[in-house]
Amino acid sequence: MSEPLISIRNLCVDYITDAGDVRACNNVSFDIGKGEVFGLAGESGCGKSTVAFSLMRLHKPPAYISGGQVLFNGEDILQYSDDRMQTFRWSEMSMVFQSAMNALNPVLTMEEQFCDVIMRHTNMTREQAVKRAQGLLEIVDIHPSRLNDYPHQFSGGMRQRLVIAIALALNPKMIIMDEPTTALDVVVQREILQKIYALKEEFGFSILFITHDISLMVEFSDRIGIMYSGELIEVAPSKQILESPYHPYTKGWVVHSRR
Ligand SMILES: Nc1ncnc2c1ncn2[C@@H]1O[C@H](COP(=O)(O)OP(=O)(O)OP(=O)(O)O)[C@@H](O)[C@H]1O
Repeated sequence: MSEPLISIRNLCVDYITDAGDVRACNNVSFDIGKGEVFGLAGESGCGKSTVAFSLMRLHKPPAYISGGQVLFNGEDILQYSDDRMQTFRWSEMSMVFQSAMNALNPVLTMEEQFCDVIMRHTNMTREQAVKRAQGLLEIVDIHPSRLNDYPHQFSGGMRQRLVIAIALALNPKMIIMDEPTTALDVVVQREILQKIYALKEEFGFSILFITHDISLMVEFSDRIGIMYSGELIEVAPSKQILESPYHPYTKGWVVHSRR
């Protein structure tokens, strides 16, 4: 692994329920290197999304972070004020969720949505922000003239590329991708992931990648961490996870996921 960009140390996240607190993420520790793609895998409900949202501090009640550190370039972002966190989000670390439609505002043109993110976080004028937005569309292979369109005027694959372009808008050092292509058909999924990978090579950001698709995960991740019941039980280079998993659960997961 390259020099770490982010170091998660003993992260604990609980959900408050009527039946008591449920620990969804238990003492999870791992690093993601600069420019590395780190895959987080495991069966449904094991805590992957809880980890992803907690790293951005976008977890919502009843979830709360009950312990640990998230060191980003050496600073614990769990200690940041809400204001500092607002600046941190999108400019240092951004996120692409499963449902692109939910991430986009249906009543605003794409130009409004790009300018909102760019102008809120930078000193750019409207004109400069529009230029930047046009450049971002080109990066994800969408014609810049389409900035005037509304989300429903794009196909599902294009919408997901728009969300990726917004995630790239402020040149973040890390992007969290939680099932970024799950709603799309297989060919489009692979195309989009190839595009993301090429962008990562060009811009050098790191990726936390979550997907249920083991072949995509192995193909695109440098290392994979396997979660089971809120704990991270194994971390290894992707090829090793596939060919010689260490933990019995990982062995079972590999066999099951490949069926
Ligand atoms: N709103 C909630 N209230 C109570 N417990 C919750 C809530 N959301 C999640 N949990 C608990 O946290 C655990 C982890 O959920 P999480 O969504 O992080 O899993 P996941 O691995 O991302 O699942 P999936 O692959 O299905 O998205 C769940 O098993 C559940 O016990």
